[in-house]
Amino acid sequence: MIPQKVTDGIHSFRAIDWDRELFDELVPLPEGTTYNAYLIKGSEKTALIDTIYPPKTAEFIAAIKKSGVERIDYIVANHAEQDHSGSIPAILELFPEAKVVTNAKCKRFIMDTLPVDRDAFITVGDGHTLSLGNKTLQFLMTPWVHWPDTMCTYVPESRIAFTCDFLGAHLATTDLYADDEARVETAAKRYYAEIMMPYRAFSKEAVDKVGALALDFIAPSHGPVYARPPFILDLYRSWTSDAPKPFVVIPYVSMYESTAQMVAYLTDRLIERGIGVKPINVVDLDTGEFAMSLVEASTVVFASPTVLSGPHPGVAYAALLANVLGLKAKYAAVIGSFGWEGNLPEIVQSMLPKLGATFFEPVMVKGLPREAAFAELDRLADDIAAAHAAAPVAA
Ligand SMILES: Cc1cc2nc3c(=O)[nH]c(=O)nc-3n(C[C@H](O)[C@H](O)[C@H](O)COP(=O)(O)O)c2cc1C
Repeated sequence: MIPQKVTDGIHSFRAIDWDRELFDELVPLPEGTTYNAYLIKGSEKTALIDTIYPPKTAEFIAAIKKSGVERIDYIVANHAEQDHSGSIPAILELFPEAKVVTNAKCKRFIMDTLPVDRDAFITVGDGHTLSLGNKTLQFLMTPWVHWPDTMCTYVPESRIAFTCDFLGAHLATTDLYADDEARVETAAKRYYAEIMMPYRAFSKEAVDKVGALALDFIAPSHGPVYARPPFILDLYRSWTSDAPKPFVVIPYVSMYESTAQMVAYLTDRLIERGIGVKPINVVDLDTGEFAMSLVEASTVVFASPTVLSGPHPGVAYAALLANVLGLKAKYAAVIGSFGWEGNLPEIVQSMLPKLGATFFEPVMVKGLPREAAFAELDRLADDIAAAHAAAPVAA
């Protein structure tokens, strides 16, 4: 780990995790990740913004020692999750005079999960400030991006906001800054979809709050630093907006090709009607790819054979995710094949109480699809096209 200068008096300490493949035992990391802490040297006091992931603590402590920092007065904890707070006990051991600066909720979570004493904390609220001499720490409460405790720290003199998980990206790279914007956009969108989208309304509020600051830099705790803040703020404004785009995602699986034939047919009919489609085979589902495809989708079509009186478990998992990911999709449908019972649509719909979408007439077929089923799929494609034409979906 090499400290890198972000701007005058501010250095990043980033552990680059090239090998990590799964986050929270749930989220695939095709490009690894970084855990970023930042050291701010003021004329009178020194502050550390967040710490890093416990397995990287030895590397972090060695880099801090090597950097020659003699004193840390404040450890700002923007969020209690252990990938950012996990090294606080080790830093306190090294600098026992340091105080952990955070909000009341984050303090509670840290005390619940880490050996940090109640007396070690300074509790702050929205708009509170702490002087480092020639630099000021200003705290902004941004709850639910993505836990109830999340906050950001702003240094007005340096025009930099430390946003912790918010606006971050899982991307292992030696680039300090997000210069490769196309690559960072994909990683940041995947990250948003998996982590922030379930709390879309809160992300929208936090974008307004951070976006109102005078900024030269946004420094998240995963991925590179944004030296062009409008890049990530504008992406978040688009992702968090209420208007979906006319795009259909079809999570599907098929054991004997009946459902697969229906998906292929519907995909072609939607293409003919000028509608973008993404069929996603849910066997070995990449949850990140699935979530990312849903960020702006207007319509989700669940396509499954009937298995043990319900959807195939792969489609059931996709429905579980679609139910909790905070989609802006306005329309949904269920299609599929069965052997002896055709009530799959009601079962799948009952698994999606939070989706808030209008369901089109389903298409269920006994065994292989034939002419009548294809005619029904034509009708579904027409329904989707008509709904897109009539409803407020962004072009
Ligand atoms: C393991 C298994 C379980 C099944 N369970 C049911 C069921 O509970 N109810 C039903 O109507 N059909 C059931 N079927 C029949 C399938 O739904 C039917 O064969 C369907 O056409 C398969 O669609 P596919 O070709 O897209 O896989 C089952 C089939 C398999 C292989």
